[in-house]
Amino acid sequence: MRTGSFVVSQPLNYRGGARVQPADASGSETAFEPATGRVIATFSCSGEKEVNLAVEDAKAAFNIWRQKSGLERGRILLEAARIIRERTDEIATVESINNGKSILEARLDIDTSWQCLEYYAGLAGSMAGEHIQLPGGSFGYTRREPLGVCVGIGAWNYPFQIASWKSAPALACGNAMVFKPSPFTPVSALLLAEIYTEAGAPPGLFNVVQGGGATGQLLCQHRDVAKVSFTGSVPTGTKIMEVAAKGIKPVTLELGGKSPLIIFADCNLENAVKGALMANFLTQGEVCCNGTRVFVQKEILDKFTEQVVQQTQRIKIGDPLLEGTRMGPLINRPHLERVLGFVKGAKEQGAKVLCGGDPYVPEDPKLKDGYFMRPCVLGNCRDDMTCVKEEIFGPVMSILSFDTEAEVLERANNTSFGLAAGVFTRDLQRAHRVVAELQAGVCFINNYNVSPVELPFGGYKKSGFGRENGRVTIEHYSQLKTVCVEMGDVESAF
Ligand SMILES: NC(=O)c1ccc[n+]([C@@H]2O[C@H](COP(=O)([O-])OP(=O)(O)OC[C@H]3O[C@@H](n4cnc5c(N)ncnc54)[C@H](O)[C@@H]3O)[C@@H](O)[C@H]2O)c1
Ligand SMILES: O=CCc1c[nH]cn1
Repeated sequence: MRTGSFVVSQPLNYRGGARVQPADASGSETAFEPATGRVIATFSCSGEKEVNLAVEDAKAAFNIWRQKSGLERGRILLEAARIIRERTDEIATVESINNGKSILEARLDIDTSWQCLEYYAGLAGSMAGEHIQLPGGSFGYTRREPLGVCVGIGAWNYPFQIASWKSAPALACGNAMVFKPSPFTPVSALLLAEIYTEAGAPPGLFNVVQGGGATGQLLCQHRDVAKVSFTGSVPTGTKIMEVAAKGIKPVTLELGGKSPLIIFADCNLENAVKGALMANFLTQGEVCCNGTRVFVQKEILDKFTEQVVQQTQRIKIGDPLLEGTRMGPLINRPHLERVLGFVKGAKEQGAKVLCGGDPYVPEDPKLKDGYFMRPCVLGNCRDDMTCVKEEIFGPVMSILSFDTEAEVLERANNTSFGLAAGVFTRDLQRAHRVVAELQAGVCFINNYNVSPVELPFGGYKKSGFGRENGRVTIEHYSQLKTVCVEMGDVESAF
């Protein structure tokens, strides 16, 4: 597959173990290849009838799946992980074409996807309750049981990985899933659906419906849906929580952020500079946990800034499928314009553009209509600037300076978001003291934006709640049943 040639002609819904055209539709959507601006798929948004059919199929599969032992479920997840691993290049290529991220990064996304399936395959067999002794030989025990049909709703920045991070723990716990990808990136979730079927999952265990907000809402309000796990923006998360509240459904919300990265003067400067680039420029800066507010201690501000700018200017922008490319196009034209608008606003508010922040047209003529921009570093930033307060979701780093630990902590926490945070220092005590005070669900010490699947991921404050990955996620996809066993006679109060 090469840039400029990929087109999807097969149906993009998946139900009952096969690709299907939706039974009904409310409007249609178009997906693009961001590198060229070409249309790669036009598809119908699923209506109520299709959503009902997908949930029905998931219910039927749930009744088979929930009766299997954890070990049996784990075996199928392991087989799916093996297939994903074997097909990494092919899946990463599709992801890179539809999202725009570099092939190097897309491969890493696919790695953390099969690793997630492997991880929960391993945990599936160890899901257990406890035994509690009671007076007179009576006892109680708890059972950890699945919830039923879970809905997963994804954002466009990590399409395959989000579908994997939601489905792996859900299926490991014995649930079935209906997944709705973002309409911007509808393609790769189908590959995951086919792989689950090939691995031996019962038909209907993992289904895909396509569409935008209206389809998502139909899923969230469906009476037979037991849980919603959502990845996306705060405004949409708010709507989903409102709908779920009406049905008393648990939700996992993985929302946006405006995370701080704190660089102390005693850091290893080379690592801190690398960390700042990792915190800002992966996937064209379209990463929820990015450390976009880079606080640098005054003593090293000039040296740090100079090196960050130098390295940012070296980032190779271009065709995402070429091995040497490190930054591809943004997801679509309106988003590119929105991000460029933030840079313009930052200049108007007194920030200094130290590099980038403008549209980029690669030499290759087939990329002339792609949504490229040069990664941007902003200096002279203040906490009250829009670029420092709002999530930009693009390759724009804001550098701020600070004097003391107490001051930077207060400023770092002065946000309604709380997804991630980072600190670079050689002082171990300070590192742990600082992260203990940071109001963020994921903290990095002397690194940034690494996501091992063994570690829980999720936010504080408006960045959401619930967690993905790690052991704890088992609790978010299961419920606890208490069984009380009487070994004597009933002592009646009547
Ligand atoms: N915390 C995380 O793990 C994480 C990961 C990736 C992205 N994000 C966040 O996602 C945002 C970018 O993604 P986006 O633009 O796709 O977000 P978005 O909120 O616009 O859309 C996300 C998904 O929700 C669906 N949707 C929209 N309205 C809905 C409704 N009323 N009911 C149900 N579903 C609805 C969309 O079709 C899409 O599939 C950023 O804020 C980013 O920080 C968070
Ligand atoms: O975009 C935020 C980080 C992430 C990656 N995959 C799921 N969430």
